[in-house]
Amino acid sequence: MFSRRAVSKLTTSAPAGFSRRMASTKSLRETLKEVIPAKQEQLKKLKAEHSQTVVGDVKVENIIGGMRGIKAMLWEASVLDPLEGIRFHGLSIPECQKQLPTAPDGKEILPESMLWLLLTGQVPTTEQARELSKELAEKGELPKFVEDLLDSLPTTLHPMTQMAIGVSALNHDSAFQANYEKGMKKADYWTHTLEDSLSLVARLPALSARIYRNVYKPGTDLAAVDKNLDLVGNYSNMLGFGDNKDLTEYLRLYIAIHGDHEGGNASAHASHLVASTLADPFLSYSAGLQALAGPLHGLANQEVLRWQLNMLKELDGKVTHSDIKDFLWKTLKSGQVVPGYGHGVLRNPDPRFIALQEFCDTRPELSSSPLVQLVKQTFEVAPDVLKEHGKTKNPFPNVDAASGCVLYEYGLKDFKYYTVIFGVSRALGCVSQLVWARALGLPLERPKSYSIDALEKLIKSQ
Ligand SMILES: CC(=O)SCCNC(=O)CCNC(=O)[C@H](O)C(C)(C)COP(=O)(O)OP(=O)(O)OC[C@H]1O[C@@H](n2cnc3c(N)ncnc32)[C@H](O)[C@@H]1OP(=O)(O)O
Ligand SMILES: O=C([O-])CC(=O)C(=O)O
Repeated sequence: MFSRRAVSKLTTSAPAGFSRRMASTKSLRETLKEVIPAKQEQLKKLKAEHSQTVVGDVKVENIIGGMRGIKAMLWEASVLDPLEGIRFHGLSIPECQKQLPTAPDGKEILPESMLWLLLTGQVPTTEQARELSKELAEKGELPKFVEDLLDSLPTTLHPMTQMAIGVSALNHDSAFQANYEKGMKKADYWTHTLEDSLSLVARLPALSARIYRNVYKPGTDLAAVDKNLDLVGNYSNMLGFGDNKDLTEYLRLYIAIHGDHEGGNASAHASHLVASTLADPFLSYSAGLQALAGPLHGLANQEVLRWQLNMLKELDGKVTHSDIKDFLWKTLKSGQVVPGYGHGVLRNPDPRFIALQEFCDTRPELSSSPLVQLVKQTFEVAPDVLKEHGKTKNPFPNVDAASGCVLYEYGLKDFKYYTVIFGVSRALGCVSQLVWARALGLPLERPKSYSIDALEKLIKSQ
């Protein structure tokens, strides 16, 4: 029905302030030192010359409608177009797939390459991506007290709650916090934020794999961080799927493309808000994870799988378009949302959904799987049903509609864990923004609120 080319028309121009095409041998820190002054200057000029320019109106519907449609956040790494979907520093997903370095033994985007792009606005060379993999692997071990903390949690506690607790506890070693206490200068904020951010991203695989082992494979060994593997190579290995090259590749793609979705999504926004108080990256991202754990946001991927498996079970494996239609209506009539469909901004099929579907199309073992087929068939039926239902502004699938079925087919069947994988990914965008927020000196976030009475008074006075 939709190809990714139709969903995402390509542009190759780098956004102002970033010069993306320069191949370089510089390290990540040297690259950032180079690009930050130009951006600081750009923002200073914007503030001096255009502070009073009007960007949009705020209507009562925006205030009571979850601020939907208000353009009110500064976010550097990505912009979401309602029709074309996400662009990371101007690059669409297909462009990232063409340009970003992969693992030595893989074809999918390496999340380290995505992190480099999100942080610097530049496409890294293969050597730069390898250096970053190496640095992350070197920093990947967890402090012993965090291991003990995770091991002490009840296995009945949702994996996302465990993840937020673990990430929060990592702030014990925050360079930002330690230097803040010593009176660090504002100009040094971003460098310590960067160190904490890299340490956080590096430790997420060990932290998340430990939660998986504790909850789903108690008593089994947990592999140590291998200094020669990339971030996802290590993650997959520690999850116990190191021999499954297809799953490892899928995880690389999954984690790269879920990395950022501009600033207003609930996890990014929560993380940004908390960081604006100068809380360190661990505390800030822990807040982002708690937002991701809600079923209208990241948790939808576990809900999609539960829903699709229920459909498969109820229809006894023999599924026609008409059966799917009936099942969709049953869901809607019982007052539930169709998980994996609809979006706060997108008004077309999510290009991340398309990219994951294309991954399935290239692998015979996936394209013949009944569950993967069901996701595809649901996509053929659901938009018309949702249009007829007439409520959702976007009747098309979002990324969560597709992300779980591949994990399930490749043997990672514990779907209450799926949002944790999303949580490993979303850190890429959140920490990139944290570094930029400190480099640009962005202030404490504090929007004005109104009560219903105050709004009525305002309306009467106009
Ligand atoms: C990674 C991500 O976070 S992607 C999103 C993952 N979440 C899901 O897939 C859950 C299902 N989808 C939804 O609940 C919604 O579409 C959201 C939360 C994603 C977006 O919410 P909104 O921006 O408020 O959507 P929208 O403006 O279209 O909502 C209008 C109405 O349509 C309903 N609606 C929206 N999507 C759906 C859906 N998939 N199924 C049924 N009804 C829906 C809303 O609940 C709302 O109903 P109400 O007027 O009774 O409150
Ligand atoms: O953009 C949003 O609101 C939700 C989403 O798809 C994401 O955060 O990945």
